[in-house]
Amino acid sequence: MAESTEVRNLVYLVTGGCGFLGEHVVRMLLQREPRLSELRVFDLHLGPWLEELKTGPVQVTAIQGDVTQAHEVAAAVAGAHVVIHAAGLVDVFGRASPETIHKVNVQGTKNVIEACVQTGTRFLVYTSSMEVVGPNIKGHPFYRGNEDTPYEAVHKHPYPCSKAQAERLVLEANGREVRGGLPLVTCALRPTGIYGEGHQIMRDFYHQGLRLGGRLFRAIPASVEHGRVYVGNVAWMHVLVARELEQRAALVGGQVYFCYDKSPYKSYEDFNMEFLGPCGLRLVETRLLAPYWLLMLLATLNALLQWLLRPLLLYAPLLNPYTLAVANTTFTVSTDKAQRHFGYEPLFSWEDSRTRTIRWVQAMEGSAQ
Ligand SMILES: NC(=O)C1=CN([C@@H]2O[C@H](COP(=O)(O)OP(=O)(O)OC[C@H]3O[C@@H](n4cnc5c(N)ncnc54)[C@H](O)[C@@H]3O)[C@@H](O)[C@H]2O)C=CC1
Ligand SMILES: CC(C)[C@@H](O)CC[C@@H](C)[C@H]1CC[C@H]2[C@@H]3[C@H](O)CC4=CC(=O)CC[C@]4(C)[C@H]3CC[C@]12C
Repeated sequence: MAESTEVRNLVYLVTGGCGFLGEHVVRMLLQREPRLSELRVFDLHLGPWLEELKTGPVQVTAIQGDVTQAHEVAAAVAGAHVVIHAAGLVDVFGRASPETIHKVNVQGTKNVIEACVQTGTRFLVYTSSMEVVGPNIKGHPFYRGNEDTPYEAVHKHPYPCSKAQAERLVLEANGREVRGGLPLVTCALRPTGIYGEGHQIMRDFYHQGLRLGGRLFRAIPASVEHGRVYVGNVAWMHVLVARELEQRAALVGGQVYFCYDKSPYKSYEDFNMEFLGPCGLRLVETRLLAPYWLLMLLATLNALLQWLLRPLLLYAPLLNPYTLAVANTTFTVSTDKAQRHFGYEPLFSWEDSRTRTIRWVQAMEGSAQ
């Protein structure tokens, strides 16, 4: 908890604070930012767990709001010292329209930037994504790359397109004069595939395995590496960079940082089995039975079914042409830029991250029986 000697005079705003990552950022701030006087949690959907946070020394203000509504954003931002903008529509399964994804992820980010400028908030941390870089539509691998590795970032899918546009807006806003005459300081964090307590896709895999008699079927070769990072370490990097933004504005302002940790480089499916295996699931080797062309055919059929069924119901399976292509392309990072610029080191070891995630799945298991 905070040192009693610290002066509590800072107001933070976390947009998307009730999401998978957002909740961990909120809890991490309360545990590890001793200067907080008020923590504003802004989200379209507020979680009931917020109530339990209102008993501590920090004023926790829950704000139900929509980042696509500029006036709601401005009201939430006004008076904040730091904004951590994690709100976003994370959809690669065709649940939302491209227009809605753009409206939330791009227009919503524009609203946050303009609110900072208009109200005088000087520090903005944006939760970007590895997807801003790749994998690209050509399936080019990105093997242990860093922020300066040349790579042809070419996207067609609405989600990565929207994240790339939003990130560019945030970085371009660095240095803009805010109300009061001082410059805005921005940066963007690019997590790889986040896992941990509350990860909905891990939950979906687990429930799919239960439905299939404790089995999951391999679709991706074990040789394909996919970067993953524990949610607690992503939250920690947000807290750390937000703390350092003022002191290191010249170095950190306008910069992007990949966000990863010591989680092992594995295929997406093999990595998931680190947690689902100890919970009773096994990965069935079907690579000989399911060549890539057959998987792409099945994925395409899923996309066609989604389109045909849309007037009746939302059919959004894990396997679609985009998810198959992303999962099938090596994308891993290795960099020390965040360590060099603001002293980031993972807070949670791989062993601790794995144990925490397994316990969370096991708790689900109890609820699933
Ligand atoms: N899940 C992952 O593997 C990765 C996620 N990210 C980024 O991290 C951020 C958080 O992602 P997750 O926690 O995974 O997703 P999530 O869907 O769990 O959380 C997003 C939050 O934003 C809120 N939100 C959505 N639309 C909103 C709107 N119009 N107004 C206000 N709030 C709104 C949602 O209610 C939700 O609480 C996103 O910006 C995402 O692009 C980046 C890299 C990897
Ligand atoms: C059905 C199989 C082909 C299975 O392996 C599909 C896995 C697929 C659901 C995931 C594979 C890669 C994931 C994405 C990746 O981690 C990068 C991401 C970054 C984000 O900002 C949001 C989430 C995601 C797009 C993530 C989504 C799930 C995968 C596509």
